[in-house]
Parts: sequence; structure tokens; C-alpha cells
Amino acid sequence: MAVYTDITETDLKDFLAQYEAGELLSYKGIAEGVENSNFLLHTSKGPLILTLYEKRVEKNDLPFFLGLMHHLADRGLSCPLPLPRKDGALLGELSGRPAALISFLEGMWLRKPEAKHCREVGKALAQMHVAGEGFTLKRPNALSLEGWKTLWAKSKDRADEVEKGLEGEIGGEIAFLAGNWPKDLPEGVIHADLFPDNVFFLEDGLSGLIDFYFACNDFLVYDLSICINAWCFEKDGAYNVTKGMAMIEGYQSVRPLSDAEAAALPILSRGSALRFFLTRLYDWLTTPAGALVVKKDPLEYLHKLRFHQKIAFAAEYGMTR
Ligand SMILES: Nc1ncnc2c1ncn2[C@@H]1O[C@H](COP(=O)(O)OP(=O)(O)OP(=O)(O)O)[C@@H](O)[C@H]1O
Ligand SMILES: N[C@@H](CCO)C(=O)O
Repeated sequence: MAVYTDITETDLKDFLAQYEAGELLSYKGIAEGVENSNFLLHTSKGPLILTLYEKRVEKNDLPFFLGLMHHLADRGLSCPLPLPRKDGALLGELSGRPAALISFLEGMWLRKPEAKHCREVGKALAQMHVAGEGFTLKRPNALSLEGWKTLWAKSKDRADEVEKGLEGEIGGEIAFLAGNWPKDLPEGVIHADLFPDNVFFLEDGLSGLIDFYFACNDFLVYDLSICINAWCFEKDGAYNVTKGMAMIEGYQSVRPLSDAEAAALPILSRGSALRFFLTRLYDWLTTPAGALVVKKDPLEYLHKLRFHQKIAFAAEYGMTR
């Protein structure tokens, strides 16, 4: 359960008094997610999400994330909105953490997504990329090459505890990616963490995207590679090309990929698999036993990385053009 910071009812009521949010009826910690502390509140005006920003979120980046949600919603993308306080600020403080009240998005995330859902996700991702145009704030991707090197430096001495031989293998992969990473692909605002638990569905229709706290400026097609990693592999580790095809077709129905973007998909997928391997590895090695969070398995992403190392063409992911 991702509640790193606890709150008292008195502090919460004082916090809520700064908003036009109604009277507090009840609240509880949300037993999902690994990054921030989230609470579901019921107030006399309806449900709300309270988020306390934790370790990986820089306070200085919060105007980018919260402003982006408004920018995207203004352009018709379904995503939650941060509520303004009575003084107009989008951000407050609770239990010593930066905190925001976020509108409640109806829907559930899918435990067993099918190809038709992957198509919807691909389409929504491209819609987000288009809607992100014109957003003036900038945030470089803190979890690209330089960030990977920093994370790796903090984990590599203990990496062999997770699997023997990892220290050499991952060091070699980072050197390869540093030498071959693409330079001139279309850039824009990317979500950067569009996993199944960040996409809500009502019936079979996609109802919205949440959790924009890794959003940044990077290659747009890198975001597609993240979704391929997160949505198109089965539990047994096999790549599902039907899901990959649906995801890419859905994306291209809104924003067709250039030849250069298609050619870069294999290396970008290696990079995005490495990114989630590294954050998971770091958390695996550093999260104290007994913390109220379910740690995610880094090896899942090591296996995906090895899969991508053997891919030469986007067609192998299911891209038909
Ligand atoms: N606006 C919202 N409306 C409804 N439910 C929400 C909303 N925001 C968060 N939740 C609930 O809280 C859970 C955790 O939220 P979120 O994914 O933002 O947390 P996180 O710790 O940043 O997670 P992650 O591990 O995906 O980075 C979601 O799976 C969802 O159940
Ligand atoms: N979506 C990430 C967690 C948030 O960074 C993962 O599954 O590792």
C-alpha cells in the first residue's frame, strides 16, 4: 500500500478548510501505486483524491505536472484536475509534504487488458501527444540516459544480489544505449508512465488517464515504447504481437509515425525497459522491509530488455506501417 506519510484528521480538516471542498465525511489510504501517498476522501461535495508527493517528485516540478493536467483537460483529454485553493494556489502542504486535491476520475484500471484495450490506449496516448502541443512549461526527462547512469551507480554494487552477472550486463547495455540513442526524433510532452494502473476504463471504453508525475519533454515515440512494454507482454513474459499491433494501430490512427520513429522503436523499447528495470532495482534494494508498499519485480523488465535486444524492426512489434 502506498501510504508513506500518514495524516491526522485534524490536519486534514485544516488543509481542507483552504478549499471550497465541503465538509469531510470520511477518508482512507489507497492501497495502490508505489510513488506517492494517495487518499480517497468523501466530502459533502463528493469524492476527491488527496495526493502527498513523495521521494521521486521534485517540488519544483509540481507546477509542470499540475499545469499540464489543466492544459490537457482544456484540450479535451479526460484526466483529473487539481482543485484550486481559495487563494488560487494548486498546491498546499500537509504532514510536511507538498499536497494537492485532485478531482476523482470514474472508472477502474484493467487487471487483464485485451488487444481492444491496447488499441484504445494507443489512441489516447497519441491524443495526449497532440493535446500537449502548445504547453509552454518544459521539463527534461530526469529518467533518461543521465538519470539511468545515476540510478545504476547507486545500485550496481548490489545488483548481483538480484541476479548473478547483472553488474556486467547492465553496464554494457547502458554503454550501448549511450552510444546509439537517437538524436533527431519529434519531441513533445510525454506521459512517461502510462501503465495499466494509470488508465481507467468504464465498461470497455477508456474513461481517462491519471498520474502525470513522470510527464516530461522527450521523443513522442519513446512514450509508445513505454506502453508496448507495459501493455503488450503476457504474465509469462511472452510478447503478444496482436496487442502490439493494436496499440501501434491505435496510436497511428491519430498520429502516424515517421520512418525514423518506426526505425527507432526497438532501441527506444530497450531504453524504456531499462528505465523501469533500474527504478525497480533501486527500490528493491532500498525499500525497508515492512514499508507499506508492494515492491515491483525488476526481473520482469530485465526479461523484456533481453527480448528487445533481439528485435531489429518495428514490424516485429506488430507495426504494419
Ligand atoms: N484522480 C483519481 N481518481 C480516481 N482514483 C484515483 C485518482 N488518482 C489516483 N487514484 C487511485 O489511486 C491509485 C494510485 O494512484 P497513482 O497511480 O497516481 O499513484 P502512484 O503512487 O503515483 O502510482 P504509480 O505506481 O502508478 O506511479 C490509482 O490506481 C487509483 O486507484
Ligand atoms: N509504473 C512503474 C511504477 C511507477 O514508476 C513500474 O511499474 O515500475
